[in-house]
Amino acid sequence: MKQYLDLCHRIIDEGEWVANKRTGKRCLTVINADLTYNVGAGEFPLVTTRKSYWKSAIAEIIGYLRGYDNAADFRALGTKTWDANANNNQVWLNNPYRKGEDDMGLCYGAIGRNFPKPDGGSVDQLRLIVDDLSQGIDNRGEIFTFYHPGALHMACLRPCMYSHHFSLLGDTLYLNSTQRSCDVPLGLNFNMVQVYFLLAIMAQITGKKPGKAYHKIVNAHIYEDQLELMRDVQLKRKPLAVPTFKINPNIKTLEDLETWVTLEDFELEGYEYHEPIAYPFSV
Ligand SMILES: Nc1nc(=O)c2c([nH]1)NC[C@@H]1CN(c3ccc(C(=O)N[C@@H](CCC(=O)O)C(=O)O)cc3)CN21
Ligand SMILES: O=c1ccn([C@H]2C[C@H](O)[C@@H](COP(=O)(O)O)O2)c(=O)[nH]1
Repeated sequence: MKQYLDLCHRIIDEGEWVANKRTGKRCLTVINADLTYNVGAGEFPLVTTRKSYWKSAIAEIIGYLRGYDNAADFRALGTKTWDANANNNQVWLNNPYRKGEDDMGLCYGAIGRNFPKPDGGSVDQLRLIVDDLSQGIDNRGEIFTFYHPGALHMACLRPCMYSHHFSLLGDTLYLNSTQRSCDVPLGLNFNMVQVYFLLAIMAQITGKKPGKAYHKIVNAHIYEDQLELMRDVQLKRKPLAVPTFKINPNIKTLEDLETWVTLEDFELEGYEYHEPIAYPFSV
């Protein structure tokens, strides 16, 4: 995927070293990147210059849509990506709000689907957005946000991709997603798939045509222990043809997504990729 590779090259050519206190590592960093995925044209943004575990990425976002707050629920869906943040980070292990093994706290969908109101009760943002879009309504504020500054101390990690804003032009659905912090070798590989998926699935369950998804990244970085593999291995490879992503057409409602959908409902046709690369992960 050209946009992804261009961003990797840009970080290597123009990035500045920034020390990160939370992980204790330095990151080569650029500020601001804008990626666009033409979902209507089926341009699935998958990395081919190493094997991508794209099903893990889909499992993560389905977990967010379901409002999961527990790494065990994510594992049951098919991804182990939350195990380390839920169980191996000392700051979180010492946090009095942690409810025990596998708890992630109030983050992502757990807050997004149950957003506390200052005057009591909570808002299920996704339910409201799906209901509006299904009726052809775009109130210019169809925003699904996971960012609650008053709850950040109750979560294992602040949400990285924290806002998804849907828009309608006629029967075509658009998405603007914003990400505050991006681990380009590991996280972005998943986040691109997730932004594409979110527009594709929302269009399908609201009966709209998917248009384009715009993915804004603020802080894009490569950790110091990932740099050599990115620069000397992954970026030396030639990208391969992009595959076609297929969603089971029987998924028709938000309830379907919340109840019976599994990773078996998603397929890739023609995914060719280079050898896997195991990038170091910073907890
Ligand atoms: N440092 C860091 N980077 C991230 O990208 C990230 C976090 N932390 N914490 C929260 C979530 C968890 N995410 C993760 C976690 C692990 C992988 C990972 O290990 N990926 C491997 C193997 C994936 C698999 O086998 O399913 C990969 O090669 O992509 C990717 C994204 C994305 N997020
Ligand atoms: O979907 C995700 C989730 C996380 N990340 C990365 C971005 C950062 O490297 C870390 C989070 O660290 P902060 O100190 O909270 O910024 O996780 C990602 O790229 N994508």
